[in-house]
Amino acid sequence: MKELLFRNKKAFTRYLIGCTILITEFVLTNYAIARLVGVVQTKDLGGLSRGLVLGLVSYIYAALVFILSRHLRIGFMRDTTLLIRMEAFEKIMTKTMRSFNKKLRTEYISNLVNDINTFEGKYFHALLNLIFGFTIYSVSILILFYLDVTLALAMVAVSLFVFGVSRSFQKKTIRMQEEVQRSNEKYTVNIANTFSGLEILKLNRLEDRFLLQSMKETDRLERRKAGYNVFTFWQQRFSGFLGTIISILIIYYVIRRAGTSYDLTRLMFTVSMASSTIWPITEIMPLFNVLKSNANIIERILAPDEDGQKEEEVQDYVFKDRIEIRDLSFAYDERPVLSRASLTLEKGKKYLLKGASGAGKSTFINLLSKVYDNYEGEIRVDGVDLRTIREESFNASASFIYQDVFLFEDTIRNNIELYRSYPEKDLEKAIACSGLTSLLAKRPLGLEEAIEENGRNLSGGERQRIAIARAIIRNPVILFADEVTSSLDESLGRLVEDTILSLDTTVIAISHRFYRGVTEKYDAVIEIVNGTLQLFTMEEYLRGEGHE
Ligand SMILES: Nc1ncnc2c1ncn2[C@@H]1O[C@H](COP(=O)(O)OP(=O)(O)OP(=O)(O)O)[C@@H](O)[C@H]1O
Repeated sequence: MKELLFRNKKAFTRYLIGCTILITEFVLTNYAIARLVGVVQTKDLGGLSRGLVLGLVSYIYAALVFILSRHLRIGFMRDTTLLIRMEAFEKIMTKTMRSFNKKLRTEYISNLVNDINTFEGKYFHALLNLIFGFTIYSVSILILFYLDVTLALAMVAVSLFVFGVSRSFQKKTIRMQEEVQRSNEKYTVNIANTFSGLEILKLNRLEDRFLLQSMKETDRLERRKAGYNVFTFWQQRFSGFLGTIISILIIYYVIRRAGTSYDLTRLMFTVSMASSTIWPITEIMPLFNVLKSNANIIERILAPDEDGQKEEEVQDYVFKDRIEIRDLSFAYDERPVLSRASLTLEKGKKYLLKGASGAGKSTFINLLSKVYDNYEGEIRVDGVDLRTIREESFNASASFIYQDVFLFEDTIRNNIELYRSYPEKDLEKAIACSGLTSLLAKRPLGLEEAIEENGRNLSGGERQRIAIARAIIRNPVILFADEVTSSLDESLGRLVEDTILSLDTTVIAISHRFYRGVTEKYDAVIEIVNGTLQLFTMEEYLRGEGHE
């Protein structure tokens, strides 16, 4: 956090000046009041008019200083929050997929929206008050040492005591703020899930049930927030109570001294300076806990990835001959999916991946594509341990086609090329191979036609074809396809599967469809049975030697 605050030193200095400049009007106003009160003792009318002029000047000065202070502070607050937003976003975008998949998408959204908004609202308010409070405290203590050394020493002792009391609340404040953050995440996940399934909920008249669930989640969140606010409020009230007792003791002490050597102006000024040391230590100390708990959340969001690019990931993905899988075992928590599975994949061959629902087909693809690396056994690409291959290099060599297609709000061209430029003939080939030619012919702007948010102006099959063109144009070394033809009609499905099978690349495809005359072109079938990988030639599989 400190590093972020100090990054733009000039802006931070302006911010500090903005926070501390208020002290001048604070001292001037207190002195003006003390002068006016002093007139009661001296009964000097000239002194009264000078005191009134001083009061008026300090009033105007206070207004001007306040405007200047805001002006100096506001830019820094805006820039720092913007920097945090950008860094948090960049951090998410540059995560490896392995690390990204550790949290739900909506949890990241909650971090970017809820947590940074909370930080913006609370952190700078606490920081301003802390800096201002600390300045008031320092200046008041210095003046107090000049006015009354004994009182000044007593105030230093009291501040250390209150600081100790306040510190004892810190752990709980931080824990409560973390609970609010987790509740915010849960709430966002809940809302996102409800919205994405709203159609199904309405069709089945389940809205009320989910509404109730969302309300419970909202209630829990609001309770946690209220708990946190009440706890910090009571910290301040408790400190305030200590402050009142100390104030009474100060007044008692000063009145006793008044009889001896103090005039009324000095007495008044001593009381106000001593009180000015109480306010920062009693009211402001609890804000230190608020500051710390909010900074902790942001530090965690911006912390370097523990599971990012690993040191051992040093090799490029070069697949020239074979991928060897030996004794591969993988489990989600305690639930095994693969156990001591072995297989060799040859470059350029087309593999059809089969197995009952839940057998582990998607998991197997995730293991081959570095999404999970907490497996036992070995996956070696031309003898190189897959774990030592850089994710970036792997991503540059592999293409994926999933059932769920992600499209940008941009032209069809940019959705296929993903903002890279390819030779026109490669683009034409990808369009023809993916069966997009007829779609483009129907659109007046062709490739330059705009796609709306996540392709809602396209049919499921059209979206799928764009995803296929996107995968083909990259000319991948290895292509993973998961139920690519599931949303296409028979003739288009045949065309797409035939195209994939004619590509000069290694293909590993999950498909439940059987297109006579096309599916037979796969070189082999991998079947996952009871956690093992069984390899069949197409002839063997068709003879019924596989399990399906
Ligand atoms: N992220 C996960 N956490 C825990 N368990 C998971 C996770 N993903 C999958 N599983 C479980 O692992 C097993 C294999 O899942 P996987 O998705 O690989 O199967 P699949 O063969 O692709 O299934 P389908 O054909 O139905 O898509 C299933 O029992 C599934 O419930």
